[in-house]
Amino acid sequence: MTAPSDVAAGDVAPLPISSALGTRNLPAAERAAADLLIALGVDLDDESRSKTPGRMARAFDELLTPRRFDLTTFPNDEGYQQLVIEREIGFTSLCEHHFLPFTGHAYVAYLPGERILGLSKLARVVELFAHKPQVQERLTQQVADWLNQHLHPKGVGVVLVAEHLCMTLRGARATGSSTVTSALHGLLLNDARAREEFFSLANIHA
Ligand SMILES: Nc1nc2c(ncn2[C@@H]2O[C@H](COP(=O)(O)OP(=O)(O)OP(=O)(O)O)[C@@H](O)[C@H]2O)c(=O)[nH]1
Ligand SMILES: [Zn+2]
Repeated sequence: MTAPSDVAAGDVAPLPISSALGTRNLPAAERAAADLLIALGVDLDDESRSKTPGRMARAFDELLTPRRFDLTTFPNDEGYQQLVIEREIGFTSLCEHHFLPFTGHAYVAYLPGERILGLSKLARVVELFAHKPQVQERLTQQVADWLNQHLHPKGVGVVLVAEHLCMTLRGARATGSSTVTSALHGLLLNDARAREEFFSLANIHA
């Protein structure tokens, strides 16, 4: 892994993705999905439902596979010293307790140091960590830690606002509820003014 500070203007560094998942076997997943549905009393002997186990296997495969991307950074030639914030980045993740989706929006910000980041990468890093079995707290922290480690900015702020289907559709059935988590690094953690500016500009819709 090449650190952004070692990458020339416009250059890209390949990112290895650690999925924290074992080997994937889609035919076995399809068989298991069929077993699960049949055990739940679902009749698969029907044209509309006969291919559902395969669809389920492929759907989870997609939700557990982040797309690869290159880390593109540029020199901060103008010495830009204010916050860069990407607001309302839609994301979907999988709650590792019930394996139901949780979906929402991420607000991702950094205070640039020597380099600035290609804007799209603020969204791509959310997907990188969202497409695996997660809890929201860990997802939030991993996005913030990744930016801090790879961009070496003066500060990082991440807020996630999400609906957990395990909590709104079943169980507590807390319809309309959302979960808000945050992770801060550097000046956004330690400087009250920078932190206030982040929350003010992010204008988070919780
Ligand atoms: N901290 C945290 N908890 C989560 C997250 N997603 C789901 N949970 C919770 O994980 C817990 C699992 O609790 P259990 O009591 O084992 O599961 P359960 O019997 O299905 O609980 P209920 O959801 O209350 O019906 C629940 O309280 C969920 O709301 C998350 O991202 N972070
Ligand atoms: Zn859950």
